[in-house]
Amino acid sequence: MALNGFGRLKIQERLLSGTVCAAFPSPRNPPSAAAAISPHKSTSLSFSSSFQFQGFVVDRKQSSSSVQIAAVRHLEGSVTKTQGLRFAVVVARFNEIVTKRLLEGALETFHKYSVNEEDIDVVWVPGSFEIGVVAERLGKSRKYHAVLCIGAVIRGDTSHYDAVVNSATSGVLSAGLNSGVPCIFGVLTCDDMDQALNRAGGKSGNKGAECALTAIEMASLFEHHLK
Ligand SMILES: Nc1c(NC[C@H](O)[C@H](O)[C@H](O)CO)[nH]c(=O)[nH]c1=O
Ligand SMILES: CC(=O)[C@@H](O)COP(=O)(O)O
Repeated sequence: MALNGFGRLKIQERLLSGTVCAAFPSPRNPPSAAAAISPHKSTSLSFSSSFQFQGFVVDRKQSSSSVQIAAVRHLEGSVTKTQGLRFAVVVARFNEIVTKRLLEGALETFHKYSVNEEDIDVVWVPGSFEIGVVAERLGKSRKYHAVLCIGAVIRGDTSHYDAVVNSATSGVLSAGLNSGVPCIFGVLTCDDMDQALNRAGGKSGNKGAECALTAIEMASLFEHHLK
């Protein structure tokens, strides 16, 4: 007998091993339809009529001696299935000596993973504070599968750094949540220029390249599994 619905419960003629599994009836069905299944002995499940499990419908068929839960599904994006995926890249011009290197790293990664150049739009904004509103507009346009946000905020003498970092962070987060399109946070937040350059193609790698790969995976996850 097979249980259809959100999952598939195959009744097998063998002992169940592993953790206890219990099938609970929905409130509308008598508790007698529930069956706690022990991992150490076969369990007879007898269904006298069709009834609704929590999210499951059990067909009216003969019962059997044991139950096996189907395997858990794992969903994740693929970085090798990029055909047709479209990306927007929002780049802050402030600290351009850093952000242009981050952009270069991102574009190289898109190329390396076979994203077509015609499927990439780069949008320049004055500073990281402006990234969020543009990212949300791009997400809501439904033209892109992911939006990569690139900036470099470098601490100065005042608390302005905190204002810009907090605004950029919450702006990118809100853009993704409000648009439903993955918005990837590729904004460096550094104490000095050396830290920033080290993360824009220096000894600490290129955060732009890393975030482009994240953008590809998230775009693939949404396109191939979460539609
Ligand atoms: N100091 C940095 C800024 N400041 C500019 C702001 O982002 C914003 O453009 C301005 O406040 C007008 O709204 N931006 C950066 O990206 N990085 C910085 O270090
Ligand atoms: C992150 C900033 O806004 C910063 O560059 C501004 O420098 P300062 O705090 O010295 O005005």
